[in-house]
Amino acid sequence: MTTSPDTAAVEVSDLRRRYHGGFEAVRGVSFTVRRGELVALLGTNGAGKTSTMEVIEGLARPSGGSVRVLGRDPIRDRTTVRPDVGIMLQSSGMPGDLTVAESLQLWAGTCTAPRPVDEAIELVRLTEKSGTAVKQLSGGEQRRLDLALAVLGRPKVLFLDEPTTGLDPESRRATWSLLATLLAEGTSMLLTTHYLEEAERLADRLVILHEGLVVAAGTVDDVVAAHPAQIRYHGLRPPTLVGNETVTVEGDRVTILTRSLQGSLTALLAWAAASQIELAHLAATPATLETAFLALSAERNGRLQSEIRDEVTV
Ligand SMILES: Nc1ncnc2c1ncn2[C@@H]1O[C@H](COP(=O)(O)OP(=O)(O)OP(=O)(O)O)[C@@H](O)[C@H]1O
Repeated sequence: MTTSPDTAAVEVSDLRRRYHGGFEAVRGVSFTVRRGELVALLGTNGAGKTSTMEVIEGLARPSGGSVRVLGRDPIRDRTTVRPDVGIMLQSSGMPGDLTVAESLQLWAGTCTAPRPVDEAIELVRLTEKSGTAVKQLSGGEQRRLDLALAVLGRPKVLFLDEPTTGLDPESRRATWSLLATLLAEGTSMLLTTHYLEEAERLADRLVILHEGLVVAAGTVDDVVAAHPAQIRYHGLRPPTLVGNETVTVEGDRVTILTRSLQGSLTALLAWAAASQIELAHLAATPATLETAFLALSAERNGRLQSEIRDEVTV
C-alpha cells in the first residue's frame, strides 16, 4: 500500500494507555513525527516513554486516542504497516544459539526487500562477530545486533527504544553516525533515550514526557529558550538589574534567574564595582538542555529551584 509523501510518519493524538489494575501511564499525549525527521522522546524513569512507544509500534492497544503510522493503524493495518517499519526494542529476543549472521538471515526471511545480511552486519560493525552465537555477544554487541535487525528491511520509519544504552563511547558515536546517515537518506525516526547529548546531536525535535503528559516539545533551542540562565555568587542581594530577574537568597548564596544573561551580568558587575562589593564564587550559566530537563521534572514534582541548582552543579 502506498501513502502520500505528505502523510506524517507518525501521528499520535490524545493517546491514553491504562494498565490492568487501572493505572493510567499515558494520559493524553499528542505529537507528530514528520517524514524524514528524528524525534526524541525524553522523560524521567516511569514518564511513559515505553508505554507510548509500544502502542505506536502496534504491540499494545491504546485505551484512548489514536496512533497512525504512515497514515495507518499499527494494529488494524498491521500487515501493510509492518514492511515499512523497523523496531529496535530493548531486547530483540533472538534465540541465543543462533549466530549473528543466522539471526539476520532468519529475520531477512520476514522482510519484503531486505538489505544483504553482510551489509547490515557491516553497518553495525559486527563483521568479526558474524559467526558468534548471540548468547556469547557482549551487551553492547547485542545492542548493535538489535539495531542491525531493525534496519535490515530498509524501513521508512524506525522506532528505537534506548538504542545506545550499554554501548561504549566509541560504539555510541558509531551508532549516532549510522542513524545520521539513515536520516539523511530520508528514514523517519522516533527514539527514546536517557542521554541528553544523544537527543541534542540527533533530534530535529524533542517531546518531553512527565507522568504520562507532554510537558515540553519543540527543537532543542525552543525547549532551552523557555528556561532562564542562572547567575550565582556568595554575597549581598543585588539591586534591580535589568528588571526581568528572579532573585533568591539563602544565607549568603544568591541565585539570579534571568532571560537576559549578558544584560543582567553587566549590570551586576557594574553594581559590584561601584559599591566595591566582592561577588565570591561568581558563576554564570546559560540554560542547557540538562538544566531545562531537570527544571521541567522538578517543577512538576514541586521541588525547589535550589535543589535543581545543586544537582546541576555537582
Ligand atoms: N504492565 C504494567 N502494569 C502496570 N503499570 C505499568 C506496567 N508497565 C509500566 N507501568 C507503569 O507505567 C509507568 C510508565 O512506565 P514506562 O515503562 O512507560 O516508563 P518509561 O518512561 O519508559 O520509563 P524508563 O525510562 O524507566 O524506561 C510507570 O509508572 C510504570 O510503573
